[in-house]
Amino acid sequence: TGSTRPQRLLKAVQKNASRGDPQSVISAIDRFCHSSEWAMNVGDEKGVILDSVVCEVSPGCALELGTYCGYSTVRIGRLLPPGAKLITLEFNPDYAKVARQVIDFAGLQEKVLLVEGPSGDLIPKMKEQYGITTFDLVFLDHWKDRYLPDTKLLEECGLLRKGSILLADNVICPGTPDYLAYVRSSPRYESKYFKSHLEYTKVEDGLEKSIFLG
Ligand SMILES: CNc1ncnc2c1ncn2[C@@H]1O[C@H](/C=C/CNC(=O)c2cc(-c3ccc(F)cc3)cc(O)c2O)[C@H](F)[C@H]1O
Ligand SMILES: [Mg+2]
Repeated sequence: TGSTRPQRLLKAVQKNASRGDPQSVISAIDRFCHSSEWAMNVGDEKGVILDSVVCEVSPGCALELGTYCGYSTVRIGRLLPPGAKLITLEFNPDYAKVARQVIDFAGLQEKVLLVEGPSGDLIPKMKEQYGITTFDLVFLDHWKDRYLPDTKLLEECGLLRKGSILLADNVICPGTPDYLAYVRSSPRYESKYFKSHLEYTKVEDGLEKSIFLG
């Protein structure tokens, strides 16, 4: 039987990147997606916006919803301050298997904890099982109709503090209309849209950055 796209993406990393060099892993994936096969990574254009938010927040503790192949996991992980941690949630075992290898190849396994399972079940366990107090940064990039319920779950579980930052991918394409309406209308958030393009295309897309006001 043939390989899957994530497996071919991993092969491209192993072939074209240098072990322990996160930037080379990012470049190898972007080259693969530009010239070989499109894949739903946040990509290089929106990735620069993601980088700037990670650097600005300099999170001690970050959460990613939807690892997929680990592209944004590596983008975030490489910019974390010493001692900081990124927890990334992925419920597809085949994607998790590829992502672990991508994260390890980048040399970020000490900074990143990939937890396999559905966010709806794992978020309520974050405090007791992973010793989390609150998240300084949350990157949302999983099923688009789960952004809003999971944001409410994070609030209910006391995992956000005054100043926690939510950064959401794909708020235009494929779109997350209910999430966008919520963070833009709720008095508990200060929201800002960063216009960009859908990864590896000229289609409009963007990131929404929302500060939780407590
Ligand atoms: C629901 N709870 C979950 N818990 C853990 N892992 C999860 C959960 N839900 C999904 N996952 C995991 O998170 C990932 C899901 C990513 C979904 N992303 C997209 O659909 C997505 C789509 C496009 C896109 C745009 C235009 C077009 F023409 C075609 C596609 C662009 C993008 O940047 C995207 O991020 C993974 F696959 C799934 O197992
Ligand atoms: Mg996305």
